[in-house]
Amino acid sequence: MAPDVKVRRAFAATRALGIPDEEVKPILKQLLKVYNKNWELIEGENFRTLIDTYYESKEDKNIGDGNGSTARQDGCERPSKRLHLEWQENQHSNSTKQSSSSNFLMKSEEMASRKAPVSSPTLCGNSTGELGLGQILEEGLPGKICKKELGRAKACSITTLPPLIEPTRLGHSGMCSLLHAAIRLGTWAKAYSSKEVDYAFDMYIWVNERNNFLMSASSSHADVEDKDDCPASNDHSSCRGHINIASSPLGEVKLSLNCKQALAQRKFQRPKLDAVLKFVEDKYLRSFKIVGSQFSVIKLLKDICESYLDFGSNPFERSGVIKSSPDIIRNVSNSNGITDLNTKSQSYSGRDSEVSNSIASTSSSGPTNARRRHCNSVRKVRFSDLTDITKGAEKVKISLADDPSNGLLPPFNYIPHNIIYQSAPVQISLAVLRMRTAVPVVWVTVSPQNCHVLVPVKLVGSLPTLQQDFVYCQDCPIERSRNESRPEKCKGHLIRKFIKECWRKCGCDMHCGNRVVQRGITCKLQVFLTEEGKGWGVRTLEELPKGTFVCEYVGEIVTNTELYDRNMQKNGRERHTYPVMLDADWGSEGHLQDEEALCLDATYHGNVARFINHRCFDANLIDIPVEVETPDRHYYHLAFFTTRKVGALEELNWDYGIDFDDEDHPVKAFKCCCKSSDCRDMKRRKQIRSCDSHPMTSR
Ligand SMILES: C[S@@+](CC[C@H](N)C(=O)[O-])C[C@H]1O[C@@H](n2cnc3c(N)ncnc32)[C@H](O)[C@@H]1O
Repeated sequence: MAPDVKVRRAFAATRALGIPDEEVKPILKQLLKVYNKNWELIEGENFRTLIDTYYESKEDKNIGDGNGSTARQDGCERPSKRLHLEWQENQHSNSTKQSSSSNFLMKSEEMASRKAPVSSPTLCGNSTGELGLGQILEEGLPGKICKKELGRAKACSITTLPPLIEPTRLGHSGMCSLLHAAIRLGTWAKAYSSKEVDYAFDMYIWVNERNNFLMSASSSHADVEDKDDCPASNDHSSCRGHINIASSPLGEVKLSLNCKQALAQRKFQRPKLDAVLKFVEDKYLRSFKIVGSQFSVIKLLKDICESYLDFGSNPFERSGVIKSSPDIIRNVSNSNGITDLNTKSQSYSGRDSEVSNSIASTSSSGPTNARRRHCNSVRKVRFSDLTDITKGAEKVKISLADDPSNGLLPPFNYIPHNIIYQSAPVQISLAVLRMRTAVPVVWVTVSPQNCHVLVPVKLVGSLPTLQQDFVYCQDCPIERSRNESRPEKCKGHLIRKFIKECWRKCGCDMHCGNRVVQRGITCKLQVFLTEEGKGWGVRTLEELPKGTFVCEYVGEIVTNTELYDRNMQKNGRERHTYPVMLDADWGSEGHLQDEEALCLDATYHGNVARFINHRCFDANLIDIPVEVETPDRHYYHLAFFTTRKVGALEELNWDYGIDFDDEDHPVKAFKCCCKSSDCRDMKRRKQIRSCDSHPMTSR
């Protein structure tokens, strides 16, 4: 196709979203330059990259202008980027979905024309009477609700719509868009004679045996009473301010947000839900520095629902302690005694679709008998039962070994991605990466039987020899934190090879072969109690070829100074984990600012890696720095790869790089029980003993 036709198509796609051509033009030019005129990367998914980049540049500009808020009140003006894209995703992913969505549109229009009372707010279309898909989807009504009209409406009454999405059986991957959809459709406005307007959404989550979600939004509670008490129909419910959370014996959790007081103000104009969510996400990212685009309000709400379910069904959870329970693992162990978490999945698929259908057929009048009947077939399960210490945070479950001698896991919060504690200046900005091109590592599949095991070619041959040489800072942050006025000489940092993975601005998607670490854990791992006195450890439940990516070391990103302060406060006694210095690039800097010297601390927030023990010599894992979002290398991901073939049930370990001689280190070294032939601590102790017993050195 000729380039000018492509340009015209690009404009048509963006114009449909109300974006003027002159604003798109420079963005398009820039993208063509970055992508070397590769139109495929720009026009894919109906010009998703272009639209994405446009809104990002807008947001950047807003921030630059000191106009950081992205939640705009101009509900009628800006179409929702994310909703638009979700709609596109649905369209592209599956033709059945497409037809059901079209169905939805028809139904919505039909419903509105049938039910909308005379006093309903004006529905605004554009001058030609056409309505944008995003608008229709977001409002749950065939058109935009003019803010002016809504603001003026004395007794507007927007008829609530039945849930028209068809919830499907979902794995974790498909969940987000459905959650969006559900919330979108479950949003309503209802006016009372008291002129108060209620906005709320309901989301129902059914949790089945495999921790899959079945979701539906429902307008069944649209007729919220003008009081703050809990609905009597629920078996368990609690009200806190304007949040109402309820669960039923059917395993569903309902979360309602009720904003009556705020909305009683006469000036209130209904904002776009999508814009509000975006605003809150941005606010949290900025205020609390939760790293990564993975944070979303939807996830937060989902987490509240899950935790509610957990707290109600697992008393140990309340104290923040996860306790090993023998019966869980028995449930999922196969005859080899190796946990096979997938064996049960098949038997539930039939039921799932039954449930999905029932949800789809639910009417707006609340949980119907049909839904009840079908929900009874879904077992109410605890979310964080001991088949999975991640509580669903990872794509795979990570079990706790079934051992009667097991005690309590130390209390910690499982997180699948790093989070910033306080001061670490990690800037994950697309702008920084806009012009950056990834140098892809070539990943190869090790064997057809292990098609999920991808090994970076670069590392296959050289893994064991990576950790050889040291680099020395001219002015070492560690030494500075120990004694700022008279820092000692740097004791050296290992020279590491970095892996650079593709990221959003590379123009590829998550299926790209150069996105392995960021896709998360795929191996079957288990936490178990070691016999050598090392406490908990991690083992693999399947054989892992050499070079397999196992997991990332995830924790709180703290500055070296923050870590030092933390350790001083704790006096080293209460620690369970050994923090990791992100020092792979320190030696290349003449002077590193204190706040640039970063570490990962998994003591309070971490992933499974916090249970991997140390081994002084010939460890079966190696930690490799991985650059994903930030090119400056002060912050990077630390990923574990196998250094050799690791057998099923073998404990995983890595060399923490501890200097057992370093008495002044803020984190006190432990007495090493790694039992490797070249245990550094053992050697040191032997030396001390021999010195002590030597007539010339003993006192
Ligand atoms: C990252 S945690 C590993 C998980 C830990 N075993 C637990 O039970 O939570 C590090 C701590 O485990 C213990 N540890 C790890 N490797 C060890 C080893 N080789 N010998 C003795 N203790 C070890 C030490 O107490 C260390 O501070």
